[in-house]
Amino acid sequence: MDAFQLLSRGGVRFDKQRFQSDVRLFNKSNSTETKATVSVSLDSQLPPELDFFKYATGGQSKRKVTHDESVAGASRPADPSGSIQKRRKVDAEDQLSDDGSSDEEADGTPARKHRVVSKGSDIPMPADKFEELTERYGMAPRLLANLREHNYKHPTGVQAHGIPILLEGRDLAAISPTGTGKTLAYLLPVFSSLRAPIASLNDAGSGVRALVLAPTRELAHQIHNECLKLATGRKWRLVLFNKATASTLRDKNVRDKVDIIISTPLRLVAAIQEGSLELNNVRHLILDEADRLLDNEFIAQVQEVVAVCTYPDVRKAVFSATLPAGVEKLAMGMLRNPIRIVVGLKDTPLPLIAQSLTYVADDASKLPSLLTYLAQPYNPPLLIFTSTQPRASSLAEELTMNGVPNMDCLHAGMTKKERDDAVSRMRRGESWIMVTTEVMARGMDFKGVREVINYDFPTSVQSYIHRIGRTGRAGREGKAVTYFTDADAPYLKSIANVLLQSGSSVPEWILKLPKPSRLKKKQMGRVKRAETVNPARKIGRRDAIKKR
Ligand SMILES: Nc1ncnc2c1ncn2[C@@H]1O[C@H](COP(=O)(O)OP(=O)(O)OP(=O)(O)O)[C@@H](O)[C@H]1O
Repeated sequence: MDAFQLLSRGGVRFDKQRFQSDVRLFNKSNSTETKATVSVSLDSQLPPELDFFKYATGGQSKRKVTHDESVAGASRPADPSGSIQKRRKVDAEDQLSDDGSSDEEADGTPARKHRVVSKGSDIPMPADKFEELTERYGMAPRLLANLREHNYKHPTGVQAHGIPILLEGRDLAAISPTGTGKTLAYLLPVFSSLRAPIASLNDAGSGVRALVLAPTRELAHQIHNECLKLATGRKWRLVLFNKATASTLRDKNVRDKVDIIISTPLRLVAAIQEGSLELNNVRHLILDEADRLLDNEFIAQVQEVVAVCTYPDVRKAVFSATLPAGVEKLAMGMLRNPIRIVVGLKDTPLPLIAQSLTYVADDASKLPSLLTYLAQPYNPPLLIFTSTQPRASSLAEELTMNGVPNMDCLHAGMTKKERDDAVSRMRRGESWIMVTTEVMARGMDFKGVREVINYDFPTSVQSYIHRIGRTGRAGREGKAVTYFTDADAPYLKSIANVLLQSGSSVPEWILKLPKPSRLKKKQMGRVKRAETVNPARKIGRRDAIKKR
């Protein structure tokens, strides 16, 4: 036990983070090795609109809470319908959380706190205000002005903790729920560390200086748009890597002056292999949606990209709302002396999203259920997830034929133009409903999405968390409905646990279902389904497509 633990045993709490330089001095005298530290912070400066973790008010219990206790009404009452809500079982790391401070501010408003657990050596102090970044790290006033202009007034949790870590030149693994501002958490330090556009330095440049990888074209596009916000007023060369820009960058004089590239892995690897792109000057490498980028589909390409980022001091960071243990190990292996931060509760959606499970018996019953739902007043815009491209198209056709207005469809089988147009219509608020596939599940930030419907059961807990995370973003409330059939029943318990952890209610019978085995979990959502959502319909499809 270290001296600080001993000192704090009588109820006194020693703030290691605040006095970290003293802690370092003390530790040095004990040992020459740098010890890993775990620190937990409950931010108290956030305005209500950024308080994504209102549920954390008052802190999390250090005990595991049993069903009985929660039903008895300790924290949340049992639903009269027989549903159960409970607080999340806390894991070992989470237990280090609370500081025991009061639930309310002096003026009676709820305390604005959320929980961040940081792990690693020499963890920098979080920055509660963007202005602090200018004082502490000399961040350009222009960046500060751009933040203000785009209404980024206060850092979110992942930003307050993550930005100083990156500005101190450390590698980072950041896990923070969907819609909590991870994009700005990595873009701001990248811009700040690069200082100025290479073109403005009258420097011939020696190649791309920062690279952001994302799993889908749409997400890369969105990240590029976020870059443009920070770039306002300066001539940064920001490249969204696609067919056209790849061709422009074949000219070495042009690509030498590029500041930041945002890309999906596949296209980038093609350019590297062709010899039309070098990444040996990349100083900042970011993997957004890291667990997806490190899964079987992308891992080889990502490893190839990482291998050619040979700048001696390249800084790497991985970000996601979910990072399963196996993938986390892989990610950590890529990083050098990293700091890991977890905002909120790992692999848990925001409690701002009211989640529910709806029994629909079999596949054929889903469409009537959805049509009945859409016949009632609902809150547009609404995203509907299906498991495959043909099913997305088929459902879109069915909805059109049933007169559902302002309906759109987006999946990876569509042309680039069709996909771009669908995203634009959604952003302009012209689409009330978008039927889609997993391609829209990660990262996409359509601010107003009020509801998500999982028409087809998700293929994993992570997929569920990302899909429903398209709503309830940036402090707004949202709703998520998941249809399940008899065939989905064996996997229900895994999703039900996620609902429970984030405070939504679950019917008691679901909790009594057996826990699926690891092998079984891998089959989740992969039940055989027809290509069309209404196999009975043969006529009228062509008309529906035309109409759409
Ligand atoms: N400091 C801030 N103040 C106000 N709004 C912010 C702030 N940071 C980010 N936002 C807004 O929050 C929304 C969500 O941000 P972002 O898309 O970066 O979330 P994310 O954590 O990356 O989500 P996901 O896990 O789904 O990718 C965006 O609309 C963004 O503009």
